[in-house]
Amino acid sequence: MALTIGLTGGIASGKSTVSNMLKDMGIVIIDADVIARKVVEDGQDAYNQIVQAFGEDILLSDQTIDRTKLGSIVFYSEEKRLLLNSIVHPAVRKQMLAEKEEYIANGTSTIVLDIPLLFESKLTSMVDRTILVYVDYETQLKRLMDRNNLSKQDAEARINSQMPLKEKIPLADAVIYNNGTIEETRIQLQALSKEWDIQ
Ligand SMILES: Nc1ncnc2c1ncn2[C@@H]1O[C@H](COP(=O)(O)OP(=O)(O)OP(=O)(O)O)[C@@H](O)[C@H]1O
Repeated sequence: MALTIGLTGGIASGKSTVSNMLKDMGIVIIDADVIARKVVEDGQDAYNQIVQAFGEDILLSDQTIDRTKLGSIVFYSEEKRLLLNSIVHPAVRKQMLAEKEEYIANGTSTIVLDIPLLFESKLTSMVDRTILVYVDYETQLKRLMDRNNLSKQDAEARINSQMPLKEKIPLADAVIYNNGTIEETRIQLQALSKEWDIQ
């Protein structure tokens, strides 16, 4: 029986760091962000639906979707945002499930679905178990400011626009506390891998 795990976190919580550790262990990762870009490529169903809904004005000269333009349209209009999500989200879910099924059919024992909005988008039914990569607020703020070269105010605004990480703790089957060193995080992941037989 294959084990499917949903990996999530918050902005700059260390999800990619943990995801890379899993990759190094040879675990298959299906990345929702990568798939979200793939499903809006020219020729895909979602691409055609977006062009139909938003018009050809959102295309660049090479016919690819102008993500910056589309981003600013949906940033200012909730209605447009919901419309875009109603096209993109089902396409992402469908593609993730298809890839998951393919790995299972090929005999892969553990598949990790890396999904930033796992809890917010209520996608937990796609996986058997969930892992949250957690950091406390002050550490998250500092790492985000350092990584993205942001002011304290801008970093706080980004963190505060998300569901508080603390609220995700009771929703997760396992929590990796990433406040300490990378090594301390790796040790927690190794312990969990043993417990859950991640291989
Ligand atoms: N334990 C740690 N100690 C020190 N720095 C860390 C640790 N974990 C992660 N970092 C650093 O903090 C930043 C955020 O980590 P990472 O990119 O893994 O987070 P993320 O959750 O994937 O972020 P996002 O979803 O915003 O892309 C990175 O610059 C990373 O190198």
